[in-house]
Amino acid sequence: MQFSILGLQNPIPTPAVGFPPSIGNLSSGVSLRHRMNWSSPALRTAAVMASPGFEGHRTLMEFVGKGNAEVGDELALLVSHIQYACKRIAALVASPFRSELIAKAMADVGAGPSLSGRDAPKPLDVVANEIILSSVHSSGKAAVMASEEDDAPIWISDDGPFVVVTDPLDGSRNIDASIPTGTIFGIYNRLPELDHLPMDEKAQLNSLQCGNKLVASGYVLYSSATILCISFGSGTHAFTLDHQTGEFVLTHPCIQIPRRGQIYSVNDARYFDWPEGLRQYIDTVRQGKGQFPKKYSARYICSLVADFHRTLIYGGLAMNPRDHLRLVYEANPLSFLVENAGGKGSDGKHRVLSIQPVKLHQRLPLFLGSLEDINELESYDSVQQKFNPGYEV
Ligand SMILES: O=P(O)(O)OC[C@H]1O[C@](O)(COP(=O)(O)O)[C@@H](O)[C@@H]1O
Repeated sequence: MQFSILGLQNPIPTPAVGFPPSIGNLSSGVSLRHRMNWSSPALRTAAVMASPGFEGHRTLMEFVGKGNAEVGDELALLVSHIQYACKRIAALVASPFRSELIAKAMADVGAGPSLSGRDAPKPLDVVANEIILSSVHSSGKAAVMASEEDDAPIWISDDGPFVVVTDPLDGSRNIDASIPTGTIFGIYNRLPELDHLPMDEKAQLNSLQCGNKLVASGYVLYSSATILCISFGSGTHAFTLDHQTGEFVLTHPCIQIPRRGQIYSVNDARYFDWPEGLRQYIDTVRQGKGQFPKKYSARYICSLVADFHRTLIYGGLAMNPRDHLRLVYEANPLSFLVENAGGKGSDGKHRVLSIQPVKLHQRLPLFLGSLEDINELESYDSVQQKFNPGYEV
């Protein structure tokens, strides 16, 4: 028997006859499904959650809560505030009233873009930044937050044990076409040896930690589903937002990126500006003449979190060979996630997590993906695009 919601057949798994087992007997031989009011979302969810196969689903808060020695109470609290901020951003990017909400929020914070061109902060980025900052602040667990949207890191509290780095809303220039966007974040320990320094200095130096010092990193993808993917240093796990309960539910525990993929992801309109090595690599794999004898396919959304998420799940490479993406806010957190899933993050020559940042907004060529694909790419002489004409789109 199938049931339908909004005309879709079986949008959630149909429970077995006699389901749910604990209350099935009440129906004296008649399947309870026939007697339940399936138009009630709460009932449907409760029934499905109680069905075999759903018992193991843990929420993010259960995952980071007591019993997860790797996380600890203070980090769990910080993560709970960040995930709440991301739910607010998810609601904002999907809202039909987005423009009005943003206009109001911009008026409230008194913000006005001071830059022009591609790098100018867009109102949505500014609002997303405010949302993250306010949650990080109210967690009471952050000493400093450095954001791609701010010129300098913001010192929050001398007592905060953690440092947060973030790109609050990547890909937002595509938002009007409803293309997926994402939030990226990384968390470091505050460095107590810097406590004696003036505020600006310790804010800066705490935020310039090498990626191999990350204690956690994650992203939230705002797409057909809202997915929060996180690592605390042993495994990468993804949680899907259940809009009925408002909880992130563990759907992809211990993600392992395939050792090889068959997809490369790059803006290949830039082909003629690429160095010879990168052109050769792409020409080789798209013809199926690389180490893996299959013809690779191209996928490019032009939204880093979405391109990265697909790569994590299907394997292959997501890359931007020019000095465009930022080491602190994007490359390090995503490299931490891909390494913890068995993949690799590279600037074409070096492991990203071993690069010592010297500037907060430092940019680099970025290659993320399956171990064997990135190794093969690195074997080509020159894959970093040094010539970087200011592209308009
Ligand atoms: O123009 P390119 O080189 O394809 O760069 C696209 C990349 O830039 C981004 O839009 C980020 O750039 P911004 O920080 O300027 O928004 C990514 O989401 C995307 O992967």
